Amino acid sequence: MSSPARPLRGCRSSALTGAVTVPGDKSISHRALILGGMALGETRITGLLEAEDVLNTAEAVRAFGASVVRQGPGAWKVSGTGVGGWRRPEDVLDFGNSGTGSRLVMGAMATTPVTAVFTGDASLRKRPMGRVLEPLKLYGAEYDARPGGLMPVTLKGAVEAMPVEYLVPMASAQVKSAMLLAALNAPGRSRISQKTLTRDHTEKMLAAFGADISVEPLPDGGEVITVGGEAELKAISVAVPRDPSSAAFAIVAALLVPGSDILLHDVLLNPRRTGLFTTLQEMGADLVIVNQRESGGEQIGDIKVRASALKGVEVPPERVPDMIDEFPILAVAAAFADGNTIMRGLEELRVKESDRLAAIIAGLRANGVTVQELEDGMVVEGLGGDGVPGGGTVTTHMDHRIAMAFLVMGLAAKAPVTVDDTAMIATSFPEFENLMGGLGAVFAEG
Ligand SMILES: O=C(O)C1=C[C@@H](OP(=O)(O)O)[C@@H](O)[C@H](O)C1
Ligand SMILES: C=C(OP(=O)(O)O)C(=O)O
Repeated sequence: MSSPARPLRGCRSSALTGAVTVPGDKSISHRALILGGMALGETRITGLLEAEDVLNTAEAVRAFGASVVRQGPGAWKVSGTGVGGWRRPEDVLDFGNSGTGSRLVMGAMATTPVTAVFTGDASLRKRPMGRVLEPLKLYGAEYDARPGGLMPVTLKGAVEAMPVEYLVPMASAQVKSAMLLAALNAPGRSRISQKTLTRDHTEKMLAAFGADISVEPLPDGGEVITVGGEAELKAISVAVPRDPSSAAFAIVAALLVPGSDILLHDVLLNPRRTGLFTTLQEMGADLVIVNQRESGGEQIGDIKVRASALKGVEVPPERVPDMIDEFPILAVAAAFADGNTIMRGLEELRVKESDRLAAIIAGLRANGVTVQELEDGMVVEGLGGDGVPGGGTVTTHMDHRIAMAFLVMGLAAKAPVTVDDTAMIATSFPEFENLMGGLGAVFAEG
């Protein structure tokens, strides 16, 4: 069920200051619940992101027969069934707005002989599921979907699963992860390759849960991941680091609002997730990473940000997967920079919660920013010292990142920026308004 539309305006704010801790990482939260549900024993999770996308995954893992219990804020206990122990859910699984939750769970069940029906909200029902369902057939799974591989989808897990060799044809961690999770209950060893490296949280967490997994580089820059099947996963404790994709909004807000000076604690710094930070530094951002350390197999650190004059840059296309969810907020930063920012290799943005490329371009134009649309990207003509006029209304198309990015634009634009619906922000960052307000950001209803 979609919530009623909730418009909001981002308004010119004075200096943002203070220290904040953004919520837990969404990608790691999904994976901790799913692997916990497939492991034997009690997996203890702290810092879990309690946002709609992740809560839908928790519900699905429960529907397959695991016990998933909230013990306190961010503290969850999952008692899994063991690999191959998932049972048929009693009802349709509704993943809401979440591509990651739905696609990873499809992989996790695909080699167990159970049937499940997957659906989602109006945005998720437009997103391509064939990219996961077709390769899962190689394991012996079968499916039925609406034309175009759209949800609702009925997936029948393989009765006699077989191991697979598969090259993921697009830069997608979701497709890779679905194939890795399916390998766990197939006999023998499956080999999943990717040409472009994407976030590796599934690989890291599989190793931590005791799976037999190895990763080898390929000469062309890709890699091949081998997973031993009929696996036994052992429950572990997972401390979820803070989400860099959520931190991105506070960081760019602080860069754009004059006089700002903020600190973010315990942010995940996995190199497959930090492309935005590198790009902002190249644009001249005063963004410094301090107190870098390891936590639960992932790099984390604190980030200090001060308002900065930015200049336009060209983002190397090979960096795109390392910042795939950050293009809405990078485009906003680029609008305030001096000179053009060129972004290419963004095809995957067309199949996110919205056609993000189109939504970003429309939002920028509605607020007085000139942007050229390319087949695979865009060129944002930064206004630098002249400032961004603002004053426009942005259509979010059920996309949380479009909503948050343009609210941030309003904090530094000459006139407020209206976002037509902010309800979707709850899918990934329910504390957004409060947390940003605590730093000094001004939002106004409607
Ligand atoms: O694996 C994941 O957790 C994610 C992978 C990315 O999607 P794709 O695999 O479609 O690129 C990203 O956009 C999404 O927010 C989270
Ligand atoms: C693309 C995203 O998520 P998902 O694919 O899980 O819906 C996102 O959070 O930006």
